[in-house]
Amino acid sequence: MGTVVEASSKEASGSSLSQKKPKVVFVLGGPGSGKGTQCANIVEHFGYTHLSAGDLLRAEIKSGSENGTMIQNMIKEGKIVPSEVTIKLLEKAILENENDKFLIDGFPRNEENRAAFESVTGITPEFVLYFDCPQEEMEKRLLSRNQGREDDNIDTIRKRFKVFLESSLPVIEYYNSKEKVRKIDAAKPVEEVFKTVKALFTPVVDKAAA
Ligand SMILES: Nc1ncnc2c1ncn2[C@@H]1O[C@H](COP(=O)(O)OP(=O)(O)OP(=O)(O)O)[C@@H](O)[C@H]1O
Ligand SMILES: Nc1ccn([C@@H]2O[C@H](COP(=O)(O)O)[C@@H](O)[C@H]2O)c(=O)n1
Ligand SMILES: [Mg+2]
Repeated sequence: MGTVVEASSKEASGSSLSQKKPKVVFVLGGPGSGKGTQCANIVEHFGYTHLSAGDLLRAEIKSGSENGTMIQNMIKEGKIVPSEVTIKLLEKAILENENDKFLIDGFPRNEENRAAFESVTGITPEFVLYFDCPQEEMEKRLLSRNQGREDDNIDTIRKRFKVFLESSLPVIEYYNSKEKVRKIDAAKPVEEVFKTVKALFTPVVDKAAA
């Protein structure tokens, strides 16, 4: 009689995502570079679903989850929440959505995020959108965002910039070495930035017909 090996629950959840085989674009850039703003435009024109890791973490705090206080403290300090927590939220959001193409905004934020996501989900991104913006411009935008975010104060903003330079830029460099990065000048006005973004999402056949 052959041996039956039962899949562990981790393998089972991994396999449901690998069965789904979603198309994923990572959207990266410093705090205030305009990731969320441009994702909203991409959703409207190209039918992607936007998943912001920061928004999922903020929703987790509001839901009263057992991780809520830990997440809130990390966000206030501009620190990166352990990958396990963020990846579970992303996996759940992908599986609950019928769409098969996702913009994952603000993730992976460090090497741990990147490696854990690839090994847990088996997903590698189609490409990585990188919104490149000078720090002074990002600071100005964040200080006038007025969305009531607890991390939009000058002390936390400076900590977030430091984390971006030390932990997130190396992830962009990693994907650049794989020729996956599409770097965009994000210092321009919203409409101009979107013109460049649009060209990246428009299939070559459509461009030829235009
Ligand atoms: N190209 C732009 N020019 C001027 N202002 C912009 C531009 N893009 C976005 N903004 C404004 O800057 C602020 C930050 O934008 P947004 O929330 O999209 O950034 P983000 O990269 O998602 O930031 P975070 O990482 O903090 O979530 C918002 O108030 C938005 O309206
Ligand atoms: N992969 C991530 C993404 C975000 N965070 C935490 O959330 C804060 C806000 O993120 P935004 O993308 O909305 O700016 C961020 O500063 C981190 O504290 C995270 O831990 N991991
Ligand atoms: Mg955002």
